[in-house]
Amino acid sequence: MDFTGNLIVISGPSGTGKGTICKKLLDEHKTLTYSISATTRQPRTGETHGINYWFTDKIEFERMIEQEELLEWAEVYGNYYGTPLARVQEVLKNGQDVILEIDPQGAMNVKKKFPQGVFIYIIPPSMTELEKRIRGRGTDSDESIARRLKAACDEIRMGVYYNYVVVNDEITVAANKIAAIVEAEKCNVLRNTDLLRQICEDKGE
Ligand SMILES: Nc1nc2c(ncn2[C@@H]2O[C@H](COP(=O)(O)OP(=O)(O)O)[C@@H](O)[C@H]2O)c(=O)[nH]1
Ligand SMILES: Nc1ncnc2c1ncn2[C@@H]1O[C@H](COP(=O)(O)OP(=O)(O)O)[C@@H](O)[C@H]1O
Repeated sequence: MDFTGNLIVISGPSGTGKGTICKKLLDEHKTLTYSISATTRQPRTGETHGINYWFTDKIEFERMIEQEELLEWAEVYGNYYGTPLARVQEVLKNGQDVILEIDPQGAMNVKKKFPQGVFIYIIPPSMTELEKRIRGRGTDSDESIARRLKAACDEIRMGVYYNYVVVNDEITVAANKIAAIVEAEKCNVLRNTDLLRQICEDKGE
């Protein structure tokens, strides 16, 4: 895949604050683009088609898999979730950064295809706080909460395969850390080898 922008992958257990952090980052950094995933999950109250997710059915999702329209996809909590490829390619080719908020299975599939991506794992300050946040969100049934908490510890073990770990204790601090990581990645030598070469060539030296 050709690219000039950064592909940023954000994962973390359900309720840890990924959505809240991404919203803050996008509000404050207009150059970032959020990759809207397709999902077969039902919309939650307050979620909008084309903003939070592309809500779709299983038949349409399977068609997208078949036609290779997804960069990656995974089954999470009994529903399909996937990243539409075309939009990600378009943003990166324009030299802009794109954020994918996806689960670790999907993140690892992206890493295989796109190892130069920036992989950030977000954790809550504690499991007690995590449960409080999921309950406080008020969007999940008791069964769904139990499933998410059970999955959280297994999921957190996947954090070692990421490049960065950010604790979401205070939202502003966590969002600022991610913005700093994104900014630092722009200076990564692997993204600047042309710059090192060109500066002398420009002067004819
Ligand atoms: N692989 C993959 N995972 C996704 C995608 N979109 C969302 N997810 C993940 O699916 C999981 C469930 O998301 P969601 O239903 O919104 O629940 P929440 O994490 O409790 O807010 C989370 O881990 C998301 O990061 C996607 O396009 N691909
Ligand atoms: N740093 C934080 N401190 C306290 N509450 C938070 C923090 N970050 C997120 N929350 C709250 O926790 C709940 C879950 O956040 P959300 O962004 O939906 O998580 P995720 O997208 O990871 O599932 C929401 O009610 C949100 O307002």
